[in-house]
Amino acid sequence: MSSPAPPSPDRPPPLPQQGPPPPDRPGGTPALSVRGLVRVFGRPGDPSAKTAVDRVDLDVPRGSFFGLVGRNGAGKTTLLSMATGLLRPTAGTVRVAGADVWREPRRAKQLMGVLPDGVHLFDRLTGRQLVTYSGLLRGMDRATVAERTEDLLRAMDLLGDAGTQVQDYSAGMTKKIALAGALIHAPSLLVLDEPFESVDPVSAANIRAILHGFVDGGGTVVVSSHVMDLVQRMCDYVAVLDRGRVLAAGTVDEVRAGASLEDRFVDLVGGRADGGEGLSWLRPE
Ligand SMILES: Nc1ncnc2c1ncn2[C@@H]1O[C@H](COP(=O)(O)OP(=O)(O)OP(=O)(O)O)[C@@H](O)[C@H]1O
Repeated sequence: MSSPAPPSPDRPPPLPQQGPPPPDRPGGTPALSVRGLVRVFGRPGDPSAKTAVDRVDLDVPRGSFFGLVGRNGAGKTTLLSMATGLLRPTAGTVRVAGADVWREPRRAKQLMGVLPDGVHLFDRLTGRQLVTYSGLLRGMDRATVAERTEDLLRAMDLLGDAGTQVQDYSAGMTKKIALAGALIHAPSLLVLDEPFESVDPVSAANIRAILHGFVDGGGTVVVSSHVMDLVQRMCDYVAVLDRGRVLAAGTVDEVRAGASLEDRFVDLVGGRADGGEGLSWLRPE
């Protein structure tokens, strides 16, 4: 679906979307449902084994903008990798709109668009080729792929660099082209690991507007982030992950309970570090 509307930083061209299912606030089949999810790195029982995700249950309501927050090493990437079928769980189940990601991967993956952490792309391709390739891999017809590719390049402000190989893109441009590839088949669920990392503020605002438009059209977005302020402003649901466990989950207002999400987060995960008091030697002469 191409757009006649002129692009602007606040309102970029609408992206291809599926027929708009009404936002299905709690009660219906969740867009993403995780039960008893565990991932152990190393041999279970081995003292050096690491439980990165520890018996996580989580429901992401359809039509929600869901933030997953946690400290470095909390288990966000591991959780999202399992949720999207990129990493096999040690135990537990993941369902996308009811489809089991590991038992019905084709059905589940057709519903999902994924921006993994530290994306590994076919970076000898140009940006335009990469997005085109993403659509063709999804079995879409060439004409639709060509039309949507141009829409997405425009929406990501990458038309001018569409002929450049992705290996020559900056980190932020790489994020944006990977996001374009994740959107081309008009998924109903988008799972984005740190989508704003390395992205400049104008592009970030543009991407946020695209994602809000996607949610307004009935899609569901899950993003991981360290930036509490951003999650508080952007998301309507949030889960706080720490040491592989969910410490709190619900609407952003429920979780922050009258405080800022950042203060609540720091309370939940156990307070601030000593602010460098152990680094008394770190004093310029
Ligand atoms: N392949 C792996 N082998 C061994 N341990 C791993 C592996 N991947 C992740 N881990 C460990 O699992 C834990 C969770 O890592 P993960 O990358 O999921 O955290 P994260 O919340 O995404 O962190 P960050 O915000 O820093 O990206 C960490 O202790 C990490 O060292």
